[in-house]
Amino acid sequence: MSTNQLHQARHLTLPSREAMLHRVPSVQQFWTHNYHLLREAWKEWEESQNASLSPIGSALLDSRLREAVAHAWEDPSKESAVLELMHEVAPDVFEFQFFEPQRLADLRTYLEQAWDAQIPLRPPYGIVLNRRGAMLDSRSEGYLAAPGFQAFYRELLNTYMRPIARLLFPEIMGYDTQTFGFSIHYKPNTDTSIRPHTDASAVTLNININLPNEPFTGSTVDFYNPSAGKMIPLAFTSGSAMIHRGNVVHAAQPITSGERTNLVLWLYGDNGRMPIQGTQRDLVDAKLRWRMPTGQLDNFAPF
Ligand SMILES: O=C(O)CCC(=O)C(=O)O
Ligand SMILES: [Fe+2]
Repeated sequence: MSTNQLHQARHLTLPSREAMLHRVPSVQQFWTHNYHLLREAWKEWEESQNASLSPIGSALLDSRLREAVAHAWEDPSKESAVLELMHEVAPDVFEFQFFEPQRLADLRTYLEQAWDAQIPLRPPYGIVLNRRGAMLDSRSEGYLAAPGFQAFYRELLNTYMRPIARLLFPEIMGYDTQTFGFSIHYKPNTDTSIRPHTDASAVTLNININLPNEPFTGSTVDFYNPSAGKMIPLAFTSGSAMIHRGNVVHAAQPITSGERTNLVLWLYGDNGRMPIQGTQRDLVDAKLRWRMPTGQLDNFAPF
């Protein structure tokens, strides 16, 4: 087997953090130019590592969620069992257990090995540049293109996130054809917080992947409650998730100890389209929710 592209990718000279922070044109050129090389390198890496990589898949998910979702796919009239797992923790912000904490080590080991692969990964620079985060979607240059991870990522979006989002926020149907994702990592004195903002998504699913023995303090995600006129601080626990419309104002407070790692997944419509704010829509037939999209993924990326 040739490890040519893996070797080449490992010897690329990355743009500096300064250059990335200032978004100089050569940074974009670096990632665009090397898109295919990096993709092939991730394939080679995974093939070369297969024996030592922990397999990742739906077995890592909370078993109640996995079973309720599987039943709903078989028979959409059973989707209410999925809703029962969701807790509204701020107006239109729902929390639920996504990953089984005891199984998260498999995902974390996989991601740590990917970090150690020495293949350039593009950090997210949506609001701030997050040093130890990575772009996850194939529309993003410099994304984590390892085929095993990509299959898992697509399953999270297609099997789990989209139908759950449709159930909670009916108006997003049709504005959920396209996917986007990144990981973020907070640590005192590096990347610690994110100021109040809205996301360029119709819906955001934010999943914590801290291990049960990785506590942290601070780092609540605060969501704006328009009727009370104030923010509601919410804390992630190992494997917990929050799902919300992209247009809810939220902020990550400074982390004061420990570290926090999350996967952030977005859905929006073709070419970044989003539902009109304030649109109410009745629930459509459950069968329409539990369907895989048939259209093509486009290349639109908000950042
Ligand atoms: O800190 C978090 O988990 C939220 C991050 C966030 O809002 C974002 O990346 O857009
Ligand atoms: Fe956000």
